[in-house]
Amino acid sequence: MIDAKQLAKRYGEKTAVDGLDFVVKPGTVTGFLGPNGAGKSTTMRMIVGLDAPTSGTVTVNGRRYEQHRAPLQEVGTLLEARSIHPGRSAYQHLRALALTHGIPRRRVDEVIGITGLGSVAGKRAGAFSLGMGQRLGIAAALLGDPRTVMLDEPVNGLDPEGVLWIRNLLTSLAAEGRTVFVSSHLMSEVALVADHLIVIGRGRMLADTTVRELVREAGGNTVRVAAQDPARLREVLAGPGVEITGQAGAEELQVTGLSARDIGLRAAEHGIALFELHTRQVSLEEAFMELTRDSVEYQGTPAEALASTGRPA
Ligand SMILES: Nc1ncnc2c1ncn2[C@@H]1O[C@H](COP(=O)(O)OP(=O)(O)OP(=O)(O)O)[C@@H](O)[C@H]1O
Repeated sequence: MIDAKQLAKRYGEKTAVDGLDFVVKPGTVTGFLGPNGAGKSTTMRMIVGLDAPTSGTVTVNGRRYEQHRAPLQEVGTLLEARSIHPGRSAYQHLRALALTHGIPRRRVDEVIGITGLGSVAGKRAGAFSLGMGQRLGIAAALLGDPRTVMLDEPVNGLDPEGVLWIRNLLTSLAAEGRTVFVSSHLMSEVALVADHLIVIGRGRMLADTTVRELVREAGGNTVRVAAQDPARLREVLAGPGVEITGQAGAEELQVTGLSARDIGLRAAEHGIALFELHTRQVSLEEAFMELTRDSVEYQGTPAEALASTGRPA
């Protein structure tokens, strides 16, 4: 469990994290989302005591990180900047880490097995591909068999097989009852694995929610329906929670709050002929962009502005 209360971090004039309150619960995967520069890494560094909060507090499994006698057994982390000696083998790296933290040698073999590094464990870590390096970082995070696992952008740069592997690993860690906290700036990636979402922008909380709720708040799925008698169809479909838009005189209506099935059935009941019935799913990426629109630090130049002037607007 991770518990942040009014957590804040300033670097001189810059407020990186601005009064965050959140709880990350055990037994589920919680995604930590936000555009570049939102404050995710800073928050994660404060969770494990690599940065001191300017104000507020954050605890892991009930205590501040530095108050734990065996922190590696409490929280395993993969942070973006890895510090693996390039000349050491994966095995030597994990063994050294285990030795300095009172972790038995057999656990080194176990995490090498879990992360599928068996065939390369004797090779220099400096020669590792990005994917193998990520696996080694995760092996180190799991070394202390921690109750809480926190990974910063774990799938960055991984091939589809690596992404799938991490997804399955995170799900199984959560199923074992661990707290799993994983950051990303890609909604589509996190939505596949996370049950819960914490979304921040410019250091502030934007949403503490579930994927399903986020879609609902983004307006839910819209059904496009074309009917012979759209005015009559409007009357038939109207009700609480139903929103219908469409140009006057046009055959086509956009409906939220009813499924395509409901619309088809009601139209049939009232003898209204339909020409088209199409559900448009809310894209999670769109919902995320809508949520974070005002919090993006580095806005790109719209392509059309470049095209019309030949130079950045
Ligand atoms: N040591 C530092 N000194 C000054 N500013 C910093 C420092 N670390 C982070 N920042 C600033 O704080 C803000 C939050 O940065 P942070 O790296 O936590 O964001 P992030 O959400 O992890 O972004 P990304 O997805 O790009 O990794 C950024 O504007 C960043 O420039």
